[in-house]
Amino acid sequence: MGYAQLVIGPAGSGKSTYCSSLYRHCEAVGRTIHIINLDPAAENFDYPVAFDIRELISLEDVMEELGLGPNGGLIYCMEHLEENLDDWLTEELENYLDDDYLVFDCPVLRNFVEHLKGRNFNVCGVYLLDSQFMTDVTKFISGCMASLSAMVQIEIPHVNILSKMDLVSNKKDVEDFLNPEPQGLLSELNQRMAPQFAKLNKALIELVDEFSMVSFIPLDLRKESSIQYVLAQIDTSIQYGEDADVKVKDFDPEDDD
Ligand SMILES: Nc1nc2c(ncn2[C@@H]2O[C@H](COP(=O)(O)OP(=O)(O)OP(=O)(O)O)[C@@H](O)[C@H]2O)c(=O)[nH]1
Ligand SMILES: [Mg+2]
Repeated sequence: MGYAQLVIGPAGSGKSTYCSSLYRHCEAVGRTIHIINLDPAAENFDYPVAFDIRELISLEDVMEELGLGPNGGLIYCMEHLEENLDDWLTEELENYLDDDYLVFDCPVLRNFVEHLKGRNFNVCGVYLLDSQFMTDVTKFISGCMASLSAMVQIEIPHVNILSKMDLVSNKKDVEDFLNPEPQGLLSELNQRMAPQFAKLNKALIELVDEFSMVSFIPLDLRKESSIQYVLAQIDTSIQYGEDADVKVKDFDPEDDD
C-alpha cells in the first residue's frame, strides 16, 4: 500500500509553497516523502522533484512549437496528458515501492486519481484555500463551494487547509470560520444578501453542512507544530502509520506562539 496527497486549490493559494515546506519538515523529522510536479506551467522549485510532468510535456515548449498562447497551450498540455498518462505514470511509479509516500503538486485529472487508486495508493485530496479570503461569510461560502466541487469530482478523502495564516493579523476573524455553526452562518448570510436569496442561502448552508465541509485546518508554515498537525490529520485520513509505530501527537496549532 502506498500513500499519496493530491495538493489542489485555486491558482496562487500556496500549493507549491506547501509542498516545499512539507518537504523540509519531513526532512527535519527524518521522514521520507517524494514530491511530484504535475503542473506543466511550473517554473522552478526549491525542493527536489521526484518526477515531473514537464519531462512529458511543458507549457513553454508547447507555446513555442505550436504558437499557442498560455491558455490554449495549457489545454493542449492537458489533452496530451490525458492521452499519455497511463504509460507515463505506470513507468514513473515503478520506481516507488510499498509504503512510499508521494505528494503531488497540482493534479488536475480525474483519471489520474483512478490510476493511483488502481495501483494500490491510499489517496487524500489536500485542498488549499488562501486565508485572505476568509474575511466574511460570502467569501467563506464561495470557498466552500470551490472545495466541494473538487471533492465531488475526485471522490477521495479530503482535507481542507487554510493557507497563509502568517498573513492574518486578527486571528479571531478567521477563527469564526474554522468550525462555524450552520445556523449562525445562515443568519449572517441572510443579513448580507437581499431577501430573495433566503431560500438559496438555506440550501447552500445545508449542502455545506451535509458534506461536513465546514471544516478548515489553519496552516502557518512558520510553525513546525502547525505543519505537523496538518500532516497528522492527512495521515489519519489515509491510514498512514496505522500499522507502523508512528507517534501522532495531538498538537494544537495555536499553542506555540
Ligand atoms: N505569507 C505567505 N505567503 C505565502 C504562503 N504560501 C504561499 N505564499 C505566497 O503566495 C504566492 C503563491 O504561492 P504558490 O505556492 O506559488 O501557490 P500555488 O498554489 O502553487 O500557485 P499556482 O501553482 O500558480 O497555482 C507566492 O508569492 C508565495 O510566496 C504562506 O504560507 N505565507
Ligand atoms: Mg504552484
